[in-house]
Order: sequence, then structure tokens, then C-alpha cells
Amino acid sequence: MNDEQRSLLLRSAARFPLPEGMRFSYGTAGFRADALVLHSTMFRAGIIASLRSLKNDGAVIGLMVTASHNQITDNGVKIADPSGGMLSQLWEPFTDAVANAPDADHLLRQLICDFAEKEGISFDGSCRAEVLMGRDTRPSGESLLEAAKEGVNAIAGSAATDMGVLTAPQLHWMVRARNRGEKASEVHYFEQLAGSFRCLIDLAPNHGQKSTISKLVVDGANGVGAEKLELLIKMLDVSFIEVRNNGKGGGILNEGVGADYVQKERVVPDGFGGDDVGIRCASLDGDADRLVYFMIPSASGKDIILVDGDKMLSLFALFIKDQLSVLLQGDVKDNSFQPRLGVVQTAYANGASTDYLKRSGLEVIFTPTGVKYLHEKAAEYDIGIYFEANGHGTVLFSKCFLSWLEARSNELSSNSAGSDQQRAALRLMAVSKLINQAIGDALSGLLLVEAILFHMGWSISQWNELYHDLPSRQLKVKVKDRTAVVTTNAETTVVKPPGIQEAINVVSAKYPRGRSFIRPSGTEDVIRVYAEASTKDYADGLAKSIAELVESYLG
Ligand SMILES: CC(=O)N[C@H]1[C@@H](OP(=O)(O)O)O[C@H](CO)[C@@H](O)[C@@H]1O
Ligand SMILES: [Mg+2]
Repeated sequence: MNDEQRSLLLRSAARFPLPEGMRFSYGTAGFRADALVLHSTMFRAGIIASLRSLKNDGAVIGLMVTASHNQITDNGVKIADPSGGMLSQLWEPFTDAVANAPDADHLLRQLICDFAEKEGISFDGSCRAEVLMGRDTRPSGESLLEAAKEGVNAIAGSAATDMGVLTAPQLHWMVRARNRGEKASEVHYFEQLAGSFRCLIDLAPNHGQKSTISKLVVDGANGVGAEKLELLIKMLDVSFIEVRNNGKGGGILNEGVGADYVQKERVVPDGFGGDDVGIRCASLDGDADRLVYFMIPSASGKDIILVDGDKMLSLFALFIKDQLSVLLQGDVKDNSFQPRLGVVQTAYANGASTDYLKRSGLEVIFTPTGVKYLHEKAAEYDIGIYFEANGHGTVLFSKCFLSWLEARSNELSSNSAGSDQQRAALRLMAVSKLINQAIGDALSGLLLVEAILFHMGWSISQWNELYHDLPSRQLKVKVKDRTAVVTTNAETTVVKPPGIQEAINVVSAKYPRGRSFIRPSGTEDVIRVYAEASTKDYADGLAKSIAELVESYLG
């Protein structure tokens, strides 16, 4: 950095002082806190996004202002890498250090200069950083986005482009598209989703009945997802999707609504009730990267039948596996390309889903919690399907598989146009365009679920019958120091403190189909307890006993 660049950075940083007594951590999914204390964090996240762009020879980086499913008074920021995926984990320690560096004695500037030197990032103007920015509908978003913009501008020669209100997955999609030299506006995003959805519907065996698709009611969490889904519905020109909780009726973001509420509390969200019994319903979260489906079984209670991320994963896996087997029919094994299909879950996946997937002949792999881990693993396959139970996930197609698929499809269209094999190839191509390749996306996931249910001719109940969830229960335990718990085996085994894993094993073995684990949360100051067993009472009892163990070991 030359003197001029240094003084620009210092002048700008002085306008966003670090709040006293706060400690910020990039955590599982970006910085999150009360919006009132976040201006310095946003400014600094802007700096990091600029540096990340410079490190990648000026590739576009994304910066999304959102706190997803948190309460409306919170906000946060996630950074998207050039691929459209989450910020590289290798940069997280630096990101944390920048967010917490004291203003005094130019420590922030020093930290940035030292890191830039180590990473070989040059400020000589040979490349220009570019950061695409978006925000959800939180009232604090506009001013926080301005702070982030100042952070980008504090690195001389960088450009920040404000894309306005977006879902998080839209911004990730745009970053990916820009870096691939593809059209990247919101209209292009909608066109790609709508076009590939129509294609899947037209390729369905029962396509003549598309005007009879039954009603779907979507809880938009009073957030950005509702607004964008309404636009998408207009572009699709369909009438079977109704959006509720779109924020226009006075409802508050994530309050008694949204995917996280529905999945964790397992109760009917606001805006839904007796008139919706038996109807296919879905819930988005506050930045529309999570999606769960549900059904209201009776008008008299608040209970729902939850159709979660595990079931979405199972539905996608089943459909893709079927299409692949049609496509590969008759191919001589030795000569043909055998695509590797992998399914990625975390320990929170319901045991019944894992059994179902394995019984279906699928390769199931486990990673720690957090989509950054699942995404990385899924990317190792030709087709990698990943989902967290809470509804965050997607399907990744490798470049090599897509080239093979395109060639195979061209070959089939000249030799056997209209054949089952050709239709299977076209379906798989449409899925790869519909489902967001950058990150889990509730809107694209929703259209894929709808297209597959239509293809199968299934109701939500038939989908739900793929397997029966084992009753499960999650608890949170507040302890003195959650970092005292260290786990291994994708968080299913505790290695510290000594003895607790053995105790967990003994307790779990007392319950039929008992399985439980503990881990420190990456987003809250708690130890999370998960338990499942053959009945609801057993799952509740097991969770309670494990929580007591945690208290006695870590108090
Ligand atoms: C049990 C659970 O739902 N954990 C969530 C939650 O992480 P924790 O580290 O468990 O706090 O927030 C993450 C970010 O949204 C999400 O990826 C993850 O699945
Ligand atoms: Mg979210």
C-alpha cells in the first residue's frame, strides 16, 4: 500500500469505530449480532470482500447483508467466494481478526497489510476488486450495506455494486454467473428457474394434466423470499402457488413464521389454520436459503406433519437415481461413463432417512454441521446431493458429468429422439439448471420439489410416506464454556471432556433405536443435544438424560 492508499483506509476506518466489549466471530454462516452494533463489522467485511477479490485476480465476490432466520432486530453478513459458494474456510481466522482488530495504533491497517503480503495480494492497481452486494428486507439493511460499501471503497480502486434487496441464494447465483461470463441479472435468474421448471413439467409423463396441479401455500416468513416468489410466480404464469406471510399484512420477519420456526417448533405458523388441513404447505426462512414442507393434519390442534430437508434430499435422490438408470440402460458397463452419485448429510439427519437412502443403494457421507462442509463434500461427486435436516441444501453437478450429459443428449436426439433415454437426459439437464449450483436455494428447491411431485403424480402424503421419521428431540444446554466439548466423527463422538461419550453410549443403549450426540453450537452460546428413539416419549426421555449428563460434566 502506498501512502495515499494507507491514508484512505485510515480515514475510512475512523468513521466506523469498533463497539466496546464486543467480540465478533464469522461462525457457521457469517457474522450475526444486534444490528445496532454491526456497522464496524460491515465496514470490515467490505474490506475483506475487496481483498478476496484482489486475491482472485479481480473475480467478483458477493457480500450479503442478512441474519437469515434470526429476529428482525439482528442483522449479519455472509461473503460469497468466486464460485458462488461460502467464503473459503482458510480465510475465516483472518476475517475474525479483522472484525475484532482494535482501532488504536493502526492495528487494523497493519493486520491488513501483513495479511496481504503473506497472501501475495498487490495494491499496485494491476487488478480491480469487484464486490456485488445484496440485502434482505430488514430495516437496518440499507445503512449496514452502506457501511459495507465504504469498506469496499476503502481499498483503493475497488468497485461495489449494490444489487438491492435479494434472497441470499440469488446473490450467490449472480456471483457465480458473473464469474462464468454468463448473464447475471435478477431477470436472468428468474428466467433460468422458470424455463427449466417448465421443461421438467413438459417432460413429465402426465404433462397434459399440468393445469390440474393442486394448491401449494407458501409461508414467506414475512421476508424477502415472499417478495421474490411472487415475482417468480408472475414469470411462471401459474396459479397453483399462493404466498402468505409476505410482510405486507403487518407480520414481522421470522416471528411465529418461517422455515426455522416450523422445523424447530413443529407447529402451524401464523397465517395458516383450519382451512389449510391436508393442503401442501411450505415455509421459507428469512433470506430464502432454507425450505421445509409441512401439512396440517387437523383443524383442532397446532401440530404439523413436517416434511423436512432429509425428505427433500430423499425425493431428489430418488428422482435423479431413476433418471440416471434410464439414461444408462443398455450401456455396456465397461465402455460407458459411470457417474458417481453421493448423498451428504449431517448427524442431525433423521436415522430413518439414512436407512432409507442406504437401502436405496445410495452412498451416504456425513460431515460436520454447516453447509460449507456439506457443499465441499458434495462437490467431490459427479452428482452430489446435500441437505441439512433444517432444509438447507442443493444438488451439485460436476463439470465433467454435465459435458458427458450434453454429449449424450445430443447423440440421443440425433439417434433416438423422443426415447425414454433422451427424456431422462433432458430432465437431468433441466434439474442442473433449475437447482442453484452456488448454494442451497429455497425458491429453486421449491420448484424442483413441485416438478418431481408432478412427475411422480404424488401428493405430499405419498412423498411423506417414503419412510417414517424416527421421533427426535433437540435441546440446548447453557454451560460455562462450550468450547470444552470437542468432537470427532462428523460430530457424533465426543473426545473431550473424557468419559462423557461412554456415558452417552450407556444411556442411549437403554432406548430402542436410541441415538444421541452433543456438540457446541457454532451460532449460539450453547451445547446442542440431539436424541432420537423409537417413540416420542423415548426420544424426549433420552434427550433429557443426555442434557443432564452435559450439565453434570460441564455445569
Ligand atoms: C442444528 C441446526 O439446525 N444447526 C444450524 C445452526 O448451526 P449451529 O452450529 O448448530 O448453531 O445454524 C447453521 C447456520 O444457519 C446451520 O447450518 C445449522 O444447521
Ligand atoms: Mg437462511
